[in-house]
Amino acid sequence: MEKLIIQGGNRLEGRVRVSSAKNAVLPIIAGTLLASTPSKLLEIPNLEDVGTICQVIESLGVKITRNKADDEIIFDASTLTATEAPYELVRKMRASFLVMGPLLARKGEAKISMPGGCAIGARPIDLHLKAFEALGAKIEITEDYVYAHAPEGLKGTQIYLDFPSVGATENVIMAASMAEGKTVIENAAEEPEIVDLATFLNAMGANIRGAGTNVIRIEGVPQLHGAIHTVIPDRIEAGTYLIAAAMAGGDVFVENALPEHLKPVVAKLKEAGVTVEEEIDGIRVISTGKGIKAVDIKTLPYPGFPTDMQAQFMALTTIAEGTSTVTETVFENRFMHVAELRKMGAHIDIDNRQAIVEGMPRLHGAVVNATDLRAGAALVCAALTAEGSTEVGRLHHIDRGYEDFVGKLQRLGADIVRVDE
Ligand SMILES: CC(=O)N[C@H]1[C@@H](OP(=O)(O)OP(=O)(O)OC[C@H]2O[C@@H](n3ccc(=O)[nH]c3=O)[C@H](O)[C@@H]2O)O[C@H](CO)[C@@H](O)[C@@H]1O
Ligand SMILES: C=C(OP(=O)(O)O)C(=O)O
Repeated sequence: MEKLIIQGGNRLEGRVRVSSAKNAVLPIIAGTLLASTPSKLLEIPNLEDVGTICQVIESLGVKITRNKADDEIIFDASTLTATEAPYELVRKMRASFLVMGPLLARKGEAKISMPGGCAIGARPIDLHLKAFEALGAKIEITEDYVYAHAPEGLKGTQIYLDFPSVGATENVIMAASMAEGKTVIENAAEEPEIVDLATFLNAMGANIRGAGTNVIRIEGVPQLHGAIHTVIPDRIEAGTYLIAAAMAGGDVFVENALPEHLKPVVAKLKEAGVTVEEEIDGIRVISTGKGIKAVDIKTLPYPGFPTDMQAQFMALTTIAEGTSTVTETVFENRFMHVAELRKMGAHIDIDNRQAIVEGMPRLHGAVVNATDLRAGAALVCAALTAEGSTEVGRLHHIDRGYEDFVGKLQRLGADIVRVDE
């Protein structure tokens, strides 16, 4: 079992380049299933989740060709044969469920294992299924899998999502791209990753308008062809480095970060008294790591404060002057990091969906575990500034979503190593 050992107290200095967004590349790779000719994706991040989605679509018959550096991949879905996604892979990563929309659109059926619940909440798929039914698919659910079929093909329709679910919006966009006629998605998710998916699908010949707003209009087309696409920078990875530098103290330029995707995070950092400068090619953060002011945050769908930054921001509030509140409205159980941060001395109480954080001058090192991806990132941010040494275990969570996390932090001057126990 591997773990990270972090000696707190080093200032962070220099430049760190943000990789392409995990949450954009996953639906886009699922989207390559729709094309009858090859697609090429550039600047693919080296992440566990990318490996998993590639295995899923390879198991469906897609041919994958990687360049030497493994950051450009050609996906040839002309050989798409199977319509059943294996349990072992769907269980590993919920985003595997995003192959259902493309499979339904292209093959008229899909059988996918039930993506189980996970640490951060129950995460049902009812909104996806309701929308597929509205598009004319028949759904059969057993304990183990969901089977959707549309032998007559999908038909465009008006869909109102009860919640602006990111995954449901993506799945419906992909299914509707090749449905007959026009689909309107109301109360759609507005995340930048949705816009990136729509940009890719439009380059493949789809007709999608309104992505990035809460009403998306899709005119179905009979066929899509492959396209070349570079995925957007990862706003959550960028935000994590902003917090790391704000907590540890330092002067860090987060290269390739897009300020317009990070408005709530930047606004809250400024409210906390951290100097943040937005530039064309990235965001600079300057901090002494001291005198951070308490701030309240509440997670919301985009353009609100991202739930995927909640854990890292909570870590920041543990060393702020005063009391902060952190309210999680997107997932019902996304406070798993609280118990771990408490091991490092943090004073946090939980009242239902709100955490009340009593800031203190300094955390201390401890032996902790990443309970989910962003919890792991939050613990690393906390460890960088804590007194003494911290060991972070269960690194498979962090590996899902941070490319070269240790190397990037080391190059900024952090005292962090990965060791095999
Ligand atoms: C791979 C990917 O892009 N993951 C992101 C995506 O996850 P994901 O697409 O799973 O998140 P959703 O936006 O769908 O989920 C938001 C909320 O809606 C609920 N819900 C969702 C679908 C459904 O059918 N029924 C239902 O009740 C979920 O349980 C959750 O409470 O958006 C989340 C919210 O920004 C992020 O935290 C994840 O990092
Ligand atoms: C929750 C996350 O991802 P996923 O939806 O893939 O679990 C995340 O990226 O923080």
